[in-house]
Amino acid sequence: NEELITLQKNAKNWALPTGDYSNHRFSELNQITNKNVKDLVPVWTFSTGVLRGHEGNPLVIGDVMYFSTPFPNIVYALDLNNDGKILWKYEPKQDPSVIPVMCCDTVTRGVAYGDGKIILGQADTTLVALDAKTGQPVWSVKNGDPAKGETNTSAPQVIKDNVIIGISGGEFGVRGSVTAYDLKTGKKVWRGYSMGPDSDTLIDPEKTTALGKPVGANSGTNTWEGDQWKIGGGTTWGWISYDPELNLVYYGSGNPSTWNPVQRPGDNRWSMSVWARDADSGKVKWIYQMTPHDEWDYDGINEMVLTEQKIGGKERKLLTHFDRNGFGYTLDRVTGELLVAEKYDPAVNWATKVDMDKSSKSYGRPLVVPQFSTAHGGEDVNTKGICPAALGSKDEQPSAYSPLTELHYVPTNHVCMDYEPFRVSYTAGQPYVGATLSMYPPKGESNMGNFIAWDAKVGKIVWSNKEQFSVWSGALATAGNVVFYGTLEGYLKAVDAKTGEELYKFKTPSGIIGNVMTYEHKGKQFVAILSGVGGWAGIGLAAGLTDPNAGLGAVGGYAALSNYTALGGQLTVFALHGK
Ligand SMILES: O=C(O)c1cc(C(=O)O)c2c(n1)C(=O)C(=O)c1cc(C(=O)O)[nH]c1-2
Ligand SMILES: [Ca+2]
Repeated sequence: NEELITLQKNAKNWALPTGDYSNHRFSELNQITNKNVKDLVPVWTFSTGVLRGHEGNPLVIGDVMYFSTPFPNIVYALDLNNDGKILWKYEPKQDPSVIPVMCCDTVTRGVAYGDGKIILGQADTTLVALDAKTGQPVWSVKNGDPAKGETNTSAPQVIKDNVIIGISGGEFGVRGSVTAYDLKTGKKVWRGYSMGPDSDTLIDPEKTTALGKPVGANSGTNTWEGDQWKIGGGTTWGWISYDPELNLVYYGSGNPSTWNPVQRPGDNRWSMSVWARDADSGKVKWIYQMTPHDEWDYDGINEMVLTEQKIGGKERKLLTHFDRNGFGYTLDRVTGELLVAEKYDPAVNWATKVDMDKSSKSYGRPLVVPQFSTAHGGEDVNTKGICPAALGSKDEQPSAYSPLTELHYVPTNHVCMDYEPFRVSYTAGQPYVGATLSMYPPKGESNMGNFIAWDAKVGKIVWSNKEQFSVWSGALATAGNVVFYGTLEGYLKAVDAKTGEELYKFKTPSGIIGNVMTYEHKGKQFVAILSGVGGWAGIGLAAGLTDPNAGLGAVGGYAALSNYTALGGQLTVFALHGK
């Protein structure tokens, strides 16, 4: 099935949740440029009728735009010939008891397209394929069980004849996995687990490698104590990348469960890792663990950006990943060899660096500062001043990459935390968190976010723009040398790709945690963004919490968001004035 390879090459469309398989979020369209972007105006808008956090971005295929809302996960098909007239609407029936099982708001990161179908991953883990013309369900399968803490927020990715989908629930003791279903029928093709053997798949754990070295006869259960790996997290709720030449699928696994590190000694493989699996068989090619024995909730699920750039005079197939732990990693995506690991937020203090000495026992591992080790502190001890906070220097909000500038454009958080682990016992479907957090901007600073340009070949920040709040929106880079992103206050912003200079802003009706996308229709370039504040940063607002420090994930500094924005989903579509 080459359909999507062809569709993603035509810049008029936005055919994949990730824009393209490389996760560049770069568009060849160049009608809107750094010279004329100041003339951008909203041309039509659409209210989604749903509150809480609107993540993800619409797809555009031909004359139709498709997107999904947060719970109840309504899918809209809008007519681009008619300013977004509704062609069809699909509203799944879901038990609302799934809502409290979602850790970080009722978000969804969008739908996928393939073979004339729109694929939706519902919050309750039902994966449903809709006829793209009519919105009628063609098939549906259950990928997990909310009664066991399993939910879904991520966007599926269609690769060849399969739909690939991850799972959420790292805060509920879920055993993370990625599953491929047949695009035509919904039949399960393979499943690969993050913890323990891939028993119901074709994977040969003998062949599993880490840092290019064989791991041995088991795939990592020996880095856990007893059976803890069975409720060990490592969920897979991020963006999925694919290299058609290598036929490898790339994604990340999240935090080990529980957040209390004292309860799970060992490296906790393969939580917090980058994965490369064969797209057809699911077989593991290589794994690299960023944060062995996590003590801070630095989920490793952020997007894998696939580029071809020169390192040391040699053109290489690279994978760049901005991890929650604050390091920007560049690996060789053929072998998993680690090439660069540098801090992309100057505030990062929990580790001094990643050991790059190949002859060292700790090669590839972060060198942890004992003062900021929450396991070292122990249970019921509040370890203070750790940077970044559990939200990470970046969370799920995807970066963009321009092959023209060879720069990555990264929405970041600039937030620190106090972390107090406590003992917790496991009950299926109940939170299995085991730590209390409070989060705040770094000492002496007031901005909680930066939007940066990053050179992944050397691991350096090229420019950085301050934002009052975390930048929780996905970025877009274009051939017009413009970079777009949204802010939690609700601004859509355009900046110059080379210098970062702000060229345009427009305040949309609610805070932005969606990803900016662009498409062409009838010879005209459009830019579209979903507003609707929420997600982890906006959960206090989204869930109506009155105490900004209450509950899982409420963030002190974000209480001020309610001075800028209220809830409510809206799509805003922009074009050049008078064009
Ligand atoms: O471990 C998990 O399974 C899991 C799932 C999710 C999710 O599905 O949204 C988030 C997290 N963890 C998480 O740690 C986190 O910071 C987070 C932020 C958000 C968001 O959408 O704003 N989701 C999640
Ligand atoms: Ca998590």
